[in-house]
Amino acid sequence: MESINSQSSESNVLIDIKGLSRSFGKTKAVDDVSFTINRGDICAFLGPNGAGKTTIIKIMTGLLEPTSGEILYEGEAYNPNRLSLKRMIGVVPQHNNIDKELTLRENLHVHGLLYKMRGETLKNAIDKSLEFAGLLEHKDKPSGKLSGGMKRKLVIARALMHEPKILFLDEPTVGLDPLARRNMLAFLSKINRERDCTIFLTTHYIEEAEKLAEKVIFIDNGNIITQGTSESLKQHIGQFVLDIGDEELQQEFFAERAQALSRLGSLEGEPVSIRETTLEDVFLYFTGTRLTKHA
Ligand SMILES: Nc1ncnc2c1ncn2[C@@H]1O[C@H](COP(=O)(O)OP(=O)(O)OP(=O)(O)O)[C@@H](O)[C@H]1O
Repeated sequence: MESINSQSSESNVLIDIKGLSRSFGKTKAVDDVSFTINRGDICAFLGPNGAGKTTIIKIMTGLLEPTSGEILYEGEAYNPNRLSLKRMIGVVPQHNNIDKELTLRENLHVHGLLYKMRGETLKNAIDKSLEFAGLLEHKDKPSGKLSGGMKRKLVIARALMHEPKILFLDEPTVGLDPLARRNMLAFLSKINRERDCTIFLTTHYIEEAEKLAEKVIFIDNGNIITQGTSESLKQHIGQFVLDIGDEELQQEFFAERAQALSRLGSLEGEPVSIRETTLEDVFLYFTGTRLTKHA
């Protein structure tokens, strides 16, 4: 596995994952995975269906035991039974696990009680979270009446109530229409900026990782393929690409546009086009398959 210029200084590391593995019978869902998440970053775990993303998020949030490996939160081993560590994290699972019969306020109330909030503190945390998510005006509606995008925001508002340092989101935009997806990405940026909250999300949408994340970690078949910033990953393989041929497309990568143009000039008679490298090209370069084909 390659780590490409991910620039994590020891003191800035919030979470340190070392040699994490998890098997289900003979299936190795996660196989010796190591990475760090820096304080304040948005970090995207990007990979096709079945790559191991949900398994890792479940292990990191204490819902699953790893077969082996270590997770350190601010240098301390993660123990889901310790309230102080549990308070550090907010979790948004892949499926909206809200009670549709309860109002928005009631859903958050139940969550607050679990985090030992009471009285005015609880009431204020509910109002603050709903307001931040733009849902305050709906607070007395049954949650089942919300749109898909609003239900997702409610789950996020609930996860933010106890002011976690890091928010985990498993495929936050799956099932949303394009407009709701765009709104969701803007909302996640706002959480990161205004709540000083580190974000770790899984996705199989390349453009989401590209738009949002400081650090992108590619995963396939339970292994980390490569990791780094979008820019460093693209620079590593070359910022410019020539697509050569039509049926059997071949790609050649170049650090400079001038080099790509010079090569293009030498390819007489072949269909060829020049463009900037994308994260999709990075996945293809390292795995030999397209991520969007899987998604
Ligand atoms: N509880 C389980 N029992 C058996 N196998 C499992 C279980 N959970 C996950 N797996 C297997 O582990 C592998 C990784 O699954 P995981 O759900 O972590 O992938 P994913 O990247 O999150 O995929 P998706 O995007 O489809 O959710 C898959 O082969 C899956 O079938």
